[in-house]
Amino acid sequence: VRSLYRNPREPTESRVRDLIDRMTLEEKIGQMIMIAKAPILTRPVDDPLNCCFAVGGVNAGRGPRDAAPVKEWVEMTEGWQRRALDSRLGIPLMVGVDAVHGHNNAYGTTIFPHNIALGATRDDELIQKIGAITALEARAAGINYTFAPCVAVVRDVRWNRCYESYSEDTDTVRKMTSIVTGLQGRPPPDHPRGHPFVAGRNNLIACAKHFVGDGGTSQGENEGDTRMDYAELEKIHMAPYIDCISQNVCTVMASYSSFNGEKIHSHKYLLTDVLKNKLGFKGVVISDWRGIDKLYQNNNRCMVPDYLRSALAGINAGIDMVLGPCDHKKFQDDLRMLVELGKVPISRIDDAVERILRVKFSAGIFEDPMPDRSLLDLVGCKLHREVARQAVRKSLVLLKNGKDPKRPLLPLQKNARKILVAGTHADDLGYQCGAWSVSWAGSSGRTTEGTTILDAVKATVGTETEVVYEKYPSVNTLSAHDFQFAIVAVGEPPYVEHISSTDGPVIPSDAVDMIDAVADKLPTVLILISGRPIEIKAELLKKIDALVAAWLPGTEGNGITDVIFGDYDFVGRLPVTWFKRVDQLPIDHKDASFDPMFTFNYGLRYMK
Ligand SMILES: OC[C@@H]1[C@@H](O)[C@H](O)[C@@H](O)c2nc(-c3ccccc3)cn21
Repeated sequence: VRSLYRNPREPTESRVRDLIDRMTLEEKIGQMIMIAKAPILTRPVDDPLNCCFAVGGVNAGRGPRDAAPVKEWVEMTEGWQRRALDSRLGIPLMVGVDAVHGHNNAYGTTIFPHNIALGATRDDELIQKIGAITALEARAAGINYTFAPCVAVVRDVRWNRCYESYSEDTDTVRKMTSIVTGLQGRPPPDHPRGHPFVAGRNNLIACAKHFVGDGGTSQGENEGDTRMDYAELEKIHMAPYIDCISQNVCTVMASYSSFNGEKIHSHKYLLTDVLKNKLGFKGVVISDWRGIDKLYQNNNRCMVPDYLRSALAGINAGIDMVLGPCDHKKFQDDLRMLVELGKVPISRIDDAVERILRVKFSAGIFEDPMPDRSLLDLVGCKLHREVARQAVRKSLVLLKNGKDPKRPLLPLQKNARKILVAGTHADDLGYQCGAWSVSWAGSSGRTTEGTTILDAVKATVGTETEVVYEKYPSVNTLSAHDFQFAIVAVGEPPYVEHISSTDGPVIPSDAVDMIDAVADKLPTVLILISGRPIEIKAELLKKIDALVAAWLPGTEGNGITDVIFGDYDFVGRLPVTWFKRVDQLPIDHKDASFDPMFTFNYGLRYMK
């Protein structure tokens, strides 16, 4: 006879109770771990402990190899699930990935604009659609869990993860949490409050992150300290989590950062008293990558985590699932010892495992653990790319159009005789996607399938139009007299987390000189490809004829030409204040000295 927990017609809570009563302490602790894929690829299949597969999940990271197409991910994830199902209780794995703007870690998928661009659209229905498409392209790979959405409220654009935030404005971020019901599907109205929900095999387990205050650290320091009184933390940074919980988000990821000097990963008041008890969150609190390891570590060279202290602090504070412990065997042994010594109550372990099983049963992965190959045709398909192209169009913000507003430069003529396209970001797919695109840190070049701005210009203009492209136009090129206008695209190289390859939110100096030279000669529209507002000197702003903030648009660069050549109007509005000078940061409209270049919500249109 089939065990009760295997019967999908039984209520979720009964299935949880039945299964947890069958589990040993080691199996319970195993469920609390989401390992990196690496140990699996190295550990022999006949591993006597088979511990890899009595774990709760696997972080699929960048897949079987760098830039692998989704069909290569399938055999990888299928293999993992098969081994998990072979374990004593056959509990399927949560297979997680950072699908934060599409299923961005695989090759050939649809890569959407990053969150800051989506914030500029203010379009919650579009974002929901993006969530649904992301879910399809990730499920095709056998992924059932994404570490998204990031609902940070960025308060200092020097934060290296600024582009992962929808806005500096809490209400705008709250509106964009609609992506949760895109990713997970819409719960029935009677679904119990705060309980996890996933509609079915075309949806993902989502993860609201990073709880709480990741975007509010002083000086925008990544993994820094958020210093304010609790009421402000709640009003500015916690509000979006209430919207995620009311949409039945399955998991919440703890932030590496601290609140008034206390690390969130061991902050019992925030993780348990507030998130679980006061806000009624019944899903899983997952650590960030090695977030537990980072709590306490022996000071010798390599990061040797002191799990007896770290696990004690983190698990007792309310962390339910540990993402990527650097030594998951040691973690298991040490946590088991802490339980046997009574330092970590078994009730805490049971609460964590109940939450994990609740998510897994609600997500239907006991019934549908395997990848669905029928979804492979949808990956990067035209329909998905059209939605991404629409998102690009709606994310663009027009900041200037015409030295004299009565003589606007945009929309550009498609049948111009000869146009100049210039700049480091005009023909660089990697740059326009930013980080979290095929690779973690992103890179320059043709990193996946997509359309650069130059590709799009060539596809948009008339057959008689001559398009001249030079990253840095030569004096000779600029001496020609028959260019009608120039399209210049510059901005920031990709950057991620603590790896910052820019010298702050500025236009690189060699680009400034080039823009200067071009604008001296030609009517010029400057397109900024950046993860945040970047400093534009006043005299440079005066010299150019039009200015467009395009953020990090992703693979569908034709969304940009759709608008600058007039097929569509601009609708985007700034999701963050555009400062004048870096020394003004952090810029705050409440300050008497507030003197931005463009305010939050600013954005011009063609049609009055
Ligand atoms: O990829 C999983 C999570 C992601 O979801 C979080 O938003 C992010 O803070 C994060 N940093 C790392 C990470 C950091 C340093 C080295 C290796 C990995 C891993 N992760």
